[in-house]
Amino acid sequence: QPKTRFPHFDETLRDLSIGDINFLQTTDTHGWYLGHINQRQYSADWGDFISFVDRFREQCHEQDSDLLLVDCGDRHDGNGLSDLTSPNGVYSSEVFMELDFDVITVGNHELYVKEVSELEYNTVVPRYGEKFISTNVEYLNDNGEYVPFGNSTYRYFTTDVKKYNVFALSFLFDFTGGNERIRVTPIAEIVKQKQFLELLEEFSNKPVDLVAVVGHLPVSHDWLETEVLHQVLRRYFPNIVIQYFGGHSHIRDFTILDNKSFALQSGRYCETVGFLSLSQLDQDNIDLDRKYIDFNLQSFLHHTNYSTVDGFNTKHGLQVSQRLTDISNELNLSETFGVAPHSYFLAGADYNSNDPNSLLRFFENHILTQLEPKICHENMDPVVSSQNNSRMVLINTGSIRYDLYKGDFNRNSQFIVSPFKNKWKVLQNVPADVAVQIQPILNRGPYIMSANSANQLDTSQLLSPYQRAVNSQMNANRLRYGQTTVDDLGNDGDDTIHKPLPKFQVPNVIRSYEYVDKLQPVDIVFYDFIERHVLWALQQACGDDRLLYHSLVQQLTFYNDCELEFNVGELLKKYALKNWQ
Ligand SMILES: Nc1nc2c(ncn2[C@@H]2O[C@H](COP(=O)(O)O)[C@@H](O)[C@H]2O)c(=O)[nH]1
Ligand SMILES: [Zn+2]
Ligand SMILES: [Zn+2]
Repeated sequence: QPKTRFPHFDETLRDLSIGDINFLQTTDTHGWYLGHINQRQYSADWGDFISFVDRFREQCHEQDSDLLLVDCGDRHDGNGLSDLTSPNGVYSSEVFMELDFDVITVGNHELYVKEVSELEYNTVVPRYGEKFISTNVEYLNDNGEYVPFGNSTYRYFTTDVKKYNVFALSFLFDFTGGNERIRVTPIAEIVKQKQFLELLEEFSNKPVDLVAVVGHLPVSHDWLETEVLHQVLRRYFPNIVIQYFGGHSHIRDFTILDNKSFALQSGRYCETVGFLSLSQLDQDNIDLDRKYIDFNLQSFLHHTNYSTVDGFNTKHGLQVSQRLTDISNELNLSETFGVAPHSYFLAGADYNSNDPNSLLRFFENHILTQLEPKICHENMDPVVSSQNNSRMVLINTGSIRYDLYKGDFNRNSQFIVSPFKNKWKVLQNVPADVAVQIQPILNRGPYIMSANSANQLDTSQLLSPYQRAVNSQMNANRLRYGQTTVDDLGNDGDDTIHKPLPKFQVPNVIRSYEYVDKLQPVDIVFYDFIERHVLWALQQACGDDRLLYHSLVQQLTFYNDCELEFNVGELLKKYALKNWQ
């Protein structure tokens, strides 16, 4: 994928202040190692990031300070680089592993599909050895034993420069959607387990200068799991700095848990490198700086005091950028299917006001209606029960991953917008007055996190991929749009000063409605991934009419008997080939 887009190089930047110990965090990269070709502020690729880490480490060492690198998981699902191979992640993991991390862990996206977990456990875990840890996620190995998904449940190590003793742990949020090889023990249970408390007892009696929790869970204040964990850690380490690194909710965030405990979260999709520096660890008032670095060469050169790209690039970084181009060519990611006439936004346009720039409205009105019952075997009867029925096609918005930008719509764009492969199910002949209730019931329900259960999550945190609040005071006239973060330290965390992006709530599910008339029943088509949630909503909609509910469920079947490769991504491609030439 040729690097056609460098950043503007004329943005106004804030500086980082290097401390005694410094951290760079990535999380929820979701395979975005090629860089964002449609967004110049995130146009750096993983090779550029490797050069940045090397140059920044030189700078830290020149100032007699440490640099640690952490990654908090979700390295799959969201980009053709990770999702076009089988199992997904073959190429993207190869590129990711070019960078050495000091602590790395898993996210929920390493755990949905068995083959992905096996690839991760058999290649990424051995590559990182003791640096790969999981405290509450276990993997069922080939001997039938549950072992930590990593080398261990913790890492205890000494930093290179200051010789700080670091005790690192890692936690995943209470995720219940893992495949048969995965066992996640909720934090609320782990903190009561004798084995875990003995581990804390053992290390609270060793020299520890810093406790690091590198996990895949949001750092926002209302995330109770972190509060529960922090109370226990504070009991065993009353005066030690406890630093959390979180992820999963795809936002930039920084929270203060107490005067010696902080939490950093660094966005998603290689848009952000999270930076944190801590100084005077043994004092009560810790000196710190946090910044959210835009993933581009202007930021990377600025923070490492390089004035030219040629001077900045390292040999290793250039090699990885070339490898990325080769893989992109091999996967044909630049194969174009058309030119999108304008941008469509997932959270940047208001679904509820029918904004024509809403990606979700575009899907409801033009993309989901492209789905046809695909009969793969000649002896299959068309499953659509009657040509006269109305039809609804319903999907979870968690399956729509990113905006769709004006310009070239290519093979990678398909995966960037929606990478998942699911089968289509259909509830046939649903009375129209019941069918119209399904979407509003689901949108009042809990966030759809996995196939087998709902999570009672505060959807305002998860469904708007941008920052929780915006009150940027900046003079927005000459600034460009970009992320403007408000966190516990105020609104100066972004390294690049932007004009705030609009952000709107995103519903749990969206649906098309090909309406015949109010007398005709409706065929409701939906992803098998959300089957449990749809049946739960149907039960609510049927109310006391148990007979109706059971008769409808008895007619539940596959809408097509074969997997439509990549689902709505394929429908989007079909639309582009027809309408965007
Ligand atoms: N329709 C599908 N949605 C899926 C699938 N696997 C995951 N998901 C959705 O992803 C988000 C979680 O992503 P994260 O980056 O926030 O952790 C959640 O909304 C899931 O519903 C799938 O196979 N099909
Ligand atoms: Zn994620
Ligand atoms: Zn996640």
